[in-house]
Amino acid sequence: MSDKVRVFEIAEEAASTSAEVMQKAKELGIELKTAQATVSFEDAEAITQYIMTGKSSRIKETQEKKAVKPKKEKEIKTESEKAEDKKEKEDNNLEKLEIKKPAISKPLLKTEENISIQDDEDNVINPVKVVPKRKGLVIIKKKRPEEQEVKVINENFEAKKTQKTLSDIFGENEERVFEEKNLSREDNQRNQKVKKEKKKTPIKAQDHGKKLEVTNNSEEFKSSDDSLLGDEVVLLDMDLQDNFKIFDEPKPINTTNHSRSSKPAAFGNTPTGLKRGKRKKRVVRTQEKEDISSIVIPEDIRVYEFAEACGKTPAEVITVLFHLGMMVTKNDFLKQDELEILGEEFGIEVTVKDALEDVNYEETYDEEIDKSSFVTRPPVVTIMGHVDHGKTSLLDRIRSSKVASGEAGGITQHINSYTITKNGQKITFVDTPGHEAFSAMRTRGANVTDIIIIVVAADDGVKAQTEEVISHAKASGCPIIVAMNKMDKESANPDMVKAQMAERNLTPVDWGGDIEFIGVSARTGDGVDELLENILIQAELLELQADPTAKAKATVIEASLEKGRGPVANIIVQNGTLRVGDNIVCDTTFGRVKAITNDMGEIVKELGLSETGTVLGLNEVPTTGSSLVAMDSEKEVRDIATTRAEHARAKELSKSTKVSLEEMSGLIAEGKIKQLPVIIKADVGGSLEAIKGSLEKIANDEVKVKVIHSAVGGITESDIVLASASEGCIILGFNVRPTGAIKAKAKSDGVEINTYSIIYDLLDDVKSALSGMMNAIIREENTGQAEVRDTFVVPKIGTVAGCLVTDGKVIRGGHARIIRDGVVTYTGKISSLKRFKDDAKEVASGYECGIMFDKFNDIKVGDYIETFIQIEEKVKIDD
Ligand SMILES: Nc1nc2c(ncn2[C@@H]2O[C@H](COP(=O)(O)OP(=O)(O)OP(=O)(O)O)[C@@H](O)[C@H]2O)c(=O)[nH]1
Repeated sequence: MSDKVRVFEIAEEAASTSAEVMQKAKELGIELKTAQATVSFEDAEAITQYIMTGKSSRIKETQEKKAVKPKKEKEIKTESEKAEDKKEKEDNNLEKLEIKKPAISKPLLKTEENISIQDDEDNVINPVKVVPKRKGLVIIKKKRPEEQEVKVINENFEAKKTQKTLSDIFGENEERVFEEKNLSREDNQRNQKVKKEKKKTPIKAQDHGKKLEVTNNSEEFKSSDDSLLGDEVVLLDMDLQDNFKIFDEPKPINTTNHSRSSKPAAFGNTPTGLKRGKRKKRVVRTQEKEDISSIVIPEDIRVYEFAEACGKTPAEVITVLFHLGMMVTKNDFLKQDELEILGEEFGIEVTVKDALEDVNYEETYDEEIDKSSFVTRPPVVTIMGHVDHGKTSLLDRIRSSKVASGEAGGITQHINSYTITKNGQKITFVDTPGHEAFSAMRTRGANVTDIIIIVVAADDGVKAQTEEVISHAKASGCPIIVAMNKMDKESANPDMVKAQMAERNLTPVDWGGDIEFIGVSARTGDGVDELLENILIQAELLELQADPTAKAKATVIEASLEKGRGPVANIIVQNGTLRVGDNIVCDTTFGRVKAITNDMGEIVKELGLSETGTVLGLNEVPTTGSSLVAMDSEKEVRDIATTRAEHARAKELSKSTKVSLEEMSGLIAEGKIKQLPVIIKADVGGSLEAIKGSLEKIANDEVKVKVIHSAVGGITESDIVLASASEGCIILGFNVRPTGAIKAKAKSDGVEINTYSIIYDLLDDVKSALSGMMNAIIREENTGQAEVRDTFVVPKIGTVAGCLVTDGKVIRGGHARIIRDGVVTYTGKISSLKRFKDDAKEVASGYECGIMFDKFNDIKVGDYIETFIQIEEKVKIDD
C-alpha cells in the first residue's frame, strides 16, 4: 500500500468533494492543487477530521469558532428535534445498563450495511461506529467497564489488525474526545447536529463503495483498542462466509427497533449517507406497502407505473398476470380487466381517473353557463337525405343562389352551413353530403343540430342513406321534418314516401302521427315557404336559448389547411359570441382568433349565436366535430390543448402496444394479403375522413388498401419521400394538386400521384388498382373428347394412342385428362398430335388421330381422352 493519500481518496473517505478537500487543506495550511495531489497520512487524517468535524488541532481557534455554531443551531431546534434528542438520551442510558446485546453479539458484516447496523446498535453510547471492513470486527457492548474483555476469535488477528481505515482512526479520536470530555447533553446534541449537517451533504453511491485504508503500526491499533474498551469488546471474525450468511439478519432489528431519531450520533463516523439513504428508503417502502389500500391511476397506465403506484415491483405485477395466462412486459399498458384482477390480487382498491378530467373544457364551460342572460337563439337545421334527392338544390332555393350547380359533379362533398333570414328570424342550415362515404359527416351534422330535415325525392322514395339518416335523426332526439322534394316531377308520389316513412315509425301528421311532411320543389320553389314556417314553429316550441354575452362555444363542422391562411375551422356558434382576438381551444389545438369570415365569405369581427363562419388562428387543423371554446388567457388554452394532445398521443401509443392474440393472428394472416399502400391528401378533414373510411372498406381476403399517411393539405415533398420509401405506394390527392417542383420530384422518384375532385372517381381508380393486384382466376374450358381405339409402341419414343375424336376437337399442346373406367388416371399435356404421319394442329370430331402425352405411356384401349384449355380471368373488386 502506498504511504501517500490522494485528494480524491480523502474526498471519498470524508464524503466530500475534492474541491472541498483542497479548500479545507488550504485552511490547514496544506497546499493542494489537483484531485490527484497526494498528502501524507497525517495530513490526510487531519484534513478528513477537519472536514467531518469542523475541528482540527492544527487550527484550534477555527475549531472553537465552529464548535459554537452547532450550539447556536441547537437553540433554534424544533420541538420534534428536542424530543428526538431526549429520546436518544434515554436510549443511551438504557443501553448503558444492557448486558451484551444478542443482536450485536453476532459477527459484524464486512459491508457498509453492517456498519450502519452497528451504528444503530451503538447509538450514542459508544461513538465508535466503524470497524475496519476486512477485519471482521464485532463490537459488543459491555454491561460495565470492569467486564471489558477482548476476545480474539481469529488467529490471524495480529496480522490483520494492522490495517485500519482513516475513519476508524477518526472514530477513535472522536471517541476519545467524547470520553475525555465526559459528554454533556449539550455536547451530545452538538454532535447530533454535526451528524445532521453531514447528512445534508449529498453523497454519491461510490462514496461508500470503498474505504480508504492506511497501514498503522500495532501500537496505534492497540491504542484504538484501548479506546474501544471504554464501552465495547472488540471481537474479530475472519469467517467471511458466516458474515455473509447473517447478512440480512440484523436488518429487521434495526428497522423495527430503531427509529431514525435513535440512530447514533455518527460522530466522526464513516460517511454513511448512502447507507442511511438505503435504509430509510427501505423503511419508507415497507410502510408504503402496508399503507397502500387504494390508488387512483390514469386510464392508460403501463405495468411499471402501476407497480410503482402499488408499491410493488413490476415483476410482482407481471407474475400475477402470468399466472392468469396474461403475458405482459413491464412497458405494456394495462387493460381494464387486468387492472381489476391486479387490484383484487394485491388487495388494493384501484380507481381509474379520467385523464382528461382536469382539461374537460367543454364540461367546465357548460357548468359555468349563466342562464340569467339567456335570449332566444336561432335554430340550427341540418338537411339530410339520400344522394341526389335534392338537398343542395333545396338549400340553394332557400338561399336563392345557385350553389348546387357549382359543386364538382353536382354532388356535395363537404359539410356546408349557411344562415338565412325568414320573417326577420334567422335560421342556420347545415348541408350534409348524401353519399354513403360521408356517414361521419352526417353523424356530425346530427350532433350539432336542433331540427333535422330529411329530404326524400318524391319520385324515388326511401333509399339506403334515407334509412341511415332516419337512424341518425332518431338517435339525436331532434324534431324531424320530412321534405318530399321534386314534387314538380310527374312521377312524384308523396303517398309512397309517407307510407315508406310511416313504416319506419315516422308517421305523417295527416295520418295521425307527429311528423310534418311537406311537399316541396327545389326547382320551382313550391312549398319552400311552408317548410321555413314549419321550421320556425318547431324552433319556437323548442325554446332555444343561449347567452350572447358569454365567451363563445362553437362546434367545428369542417376544418382544412389553406395556403396562406393556415388551419381554417368552419364553425357554428352554440353559445356566446366569438370575437377576433379571443383565445380559443379546440380539443388538441389552440390559438388566438386572427380573422373570422361569415357564411358569405365576408370578413366580420364576430360571430353571434347559431351563426356560422370560418375561424383563422388555430395552431393546427382541428378535428371535425370538436368543440371550440374561447377563454380568458392564452396560457389556459395552451395548457388544455397541450395536455389533451399529450393524452391523445399516449392513447395512440397504448393502442399500438395493446395487441390481443386474435389481433395477432389477424396480423399474421394479413401478411398474406396483398396491400396497396396509399398516401391521401385532401383539402378538408371531412373529405379525408370519408375517403379513408371508404378505402379501408374496399378489402377482401386477397387485397386491401393500406393508408400509410393521410393529412389535410397539399402534396408535399415529404409525401413523395414517404411514398418512395414504400414499394408501390401511390399518392391520392383530393381537391389538391401537386406543384411543378413536386411533380418533377415525383417523376424522378417514380412515385405516382393521382388527383381527383370527385370521390367516386378516386374510389373507382383504387378499386381497379386493387383488382390488378388480385390473382387471376384460371378457368377450364373443355374443347373435345376422343376414344382410344388402339395403341402403338414406338421404340425410344413411347406409346401412341390411336384415337377417334368423338366430340369437339383435340388441340396440340392442349391439356388432356385420361379417363379409365370413369376415373382420371392422368392429367397433362398433349405432346404430339398426328393425322396419319403428319403433325396436326388440331383434329376435329369424327376424325382419327394419333396422340402422345408428355412423359406418359400407360395408355390402354378403351380410355377416354378429355381435352381442355385453361383461361385466365382477371378478378374485379365488387362494388
Ligand atoms: N325536377 C327536379 N329536380 C330536382 C329538384 N331538386 C333537385 N333536383 C335535381 O336533382 C339533382 C340532385 O340535386 P342536388 O341538390 O345536387 O342533390 P343532393 O341531395 O344535394 O345531392 P348530394 O349533394 O350529392 O347528396 C340535380 O340534378 C337537381 O337539378 C326538384 O325539386 N325537381
